Amino acid sequence: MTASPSFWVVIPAAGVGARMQADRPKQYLRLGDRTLIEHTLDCFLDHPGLRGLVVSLSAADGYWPTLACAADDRVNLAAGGAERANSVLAGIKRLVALGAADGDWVLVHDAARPNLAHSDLARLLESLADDPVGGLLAVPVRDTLKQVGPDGRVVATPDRSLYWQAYTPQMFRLGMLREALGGALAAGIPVTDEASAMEWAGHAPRLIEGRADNIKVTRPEDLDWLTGLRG
Ligand SMILES: Nc1ccn([C@@H]2O[C@H](COP(=O)(O)OP(=O)(O)OP(=O)(O)O)[C@@H](O)[C@H]2O)c(=O)n1
Ligand SMILES: C[C@](O)(CO)[C@H](O)COP(=O)(O)O
Repeated sequence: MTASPSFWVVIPAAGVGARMQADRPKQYLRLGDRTLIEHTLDCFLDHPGLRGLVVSLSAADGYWPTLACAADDRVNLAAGGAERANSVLAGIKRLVALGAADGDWVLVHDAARPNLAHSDLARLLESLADDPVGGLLAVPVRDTLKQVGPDGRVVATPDRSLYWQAYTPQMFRLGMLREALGGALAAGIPVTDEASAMEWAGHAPRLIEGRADNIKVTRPEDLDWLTGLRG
């Protein structure tokens, strides 16, 4: 493995967390003594390779200014968009304004994934440092998968050995990612992660196996599980 490269970070944090059915956007729910987004930022802010970090926020976000990290001069802000991909692209454009160059590595990590292990971050950085495309943390599917038909009933059982779950951070060079995301959005392609935009642009991202507990808090039971795990 190569030495860990320097990198920029975009944290998409402009969602409303509808599936969480909470009284606030899920990134501001608490895990232990701090909010999910504070746990998420911690994994990057103390990394020696961090060159700069942008958080993409909703214009309606009244919670961010209440956090101590809002006063951290290492944290910059961008205006989030209608979809996650729009928020990520806005964050990338903010990085350029901060001096990031096309050849620089950018890591995109969901604010809703507060349990990223330092060891996973290190493995991603070192594994992809010299990669021509980049890639993402991912976990091989462990359960049997079912494909459903229009009536919601099973129509097939795909070979699960061919499937992985995409996680974040996803790590790509700024210029390639900006072009892929901008092109996919302009073409009306529904991209739910950075890798799918890169794939649309003809690149083949690499999968780096990570921990399955780097979960995205999406539904109430996800936070219950993490709280039990971390207390
Ligand atoms: N327009 C959006 C939508 C989502 N996100 C961010 O993208 C990450 C992953 O998205 P998801 O888990 O879908 O979050 P929400 O969109 O908030 O959840 P929901 O779909 O349940 O509303 C989250 O950190 C979320 O804040 C974003 O920055 N901008
Ligand atoms: C980026 C992601 O977390 C990879 O699994 C996922 O695609 C985000 O999807 P969401 O619907 O925006 O949560």
